[in-house]
Amino acid sequence: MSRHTAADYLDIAALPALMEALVTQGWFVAEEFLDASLCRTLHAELHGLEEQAALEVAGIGRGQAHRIKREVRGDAIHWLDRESRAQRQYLAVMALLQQEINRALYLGLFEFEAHFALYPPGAFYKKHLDSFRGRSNRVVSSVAYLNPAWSHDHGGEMVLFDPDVPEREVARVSPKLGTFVCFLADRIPHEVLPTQAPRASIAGWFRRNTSLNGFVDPAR
Ligand SMILES: O=C(O)CCC(=O)C(=O)O
Ligand SMILES: [Fe+2]
Repeated sequence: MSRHTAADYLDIAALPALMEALVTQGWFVAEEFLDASLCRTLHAELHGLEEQAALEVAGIGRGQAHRIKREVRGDAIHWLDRESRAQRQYLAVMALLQQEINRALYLGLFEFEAHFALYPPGAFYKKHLDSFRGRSNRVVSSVAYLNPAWSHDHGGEMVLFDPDVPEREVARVSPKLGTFVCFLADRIPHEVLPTQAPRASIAGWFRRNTSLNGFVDPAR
């Protein structure tokens, strides 16, 4: 029996600001948004997966177009598959967020997929969009950071850019434990600057079903 519900693991009071920010600027960032002890458990789990060699080198492109490109991204990933209590809790929190976003913004999100990501020292992810307008079913991107002690010298910030002026930086986010970012996947260019320390996160996407005319849009 669990005494906690999903609503206990995120900052419910910040949700109106999240909705407002998604609508007006297309992105939202908040520190201490996610429950610290859940984030610590997920952090330990990610390092356990690394020790068991259960991480795979991340690629770019989905389905048939999937390629490994170290000059573009250098993280190693593991898809969340509900294999632990902490993963199930995280997915329950994101299911709640999906429901709230649908209620406030009518985005018709119907599914969430997410992976752990570990960037070893020296790794980065070059500036990109997570989906291309009309081509993908990834509507809202999310990133949860899991690093308990992050110092400025470690670098590894995520930089968000203006959708209308893609050279213009609008936010720079340190990957500190509990910090949460979400943004419109086909609007907001972003990058991960080179990290000096192992950098742990969960990247996830709220999806809409766009499988039309027999064309199946692969989830990953
Ligand atoms: O870890 C981050 O800050 C962002 C990762 C990212 O952009 C991605 O996985 O698509
Ligand atoms: Fe991304």
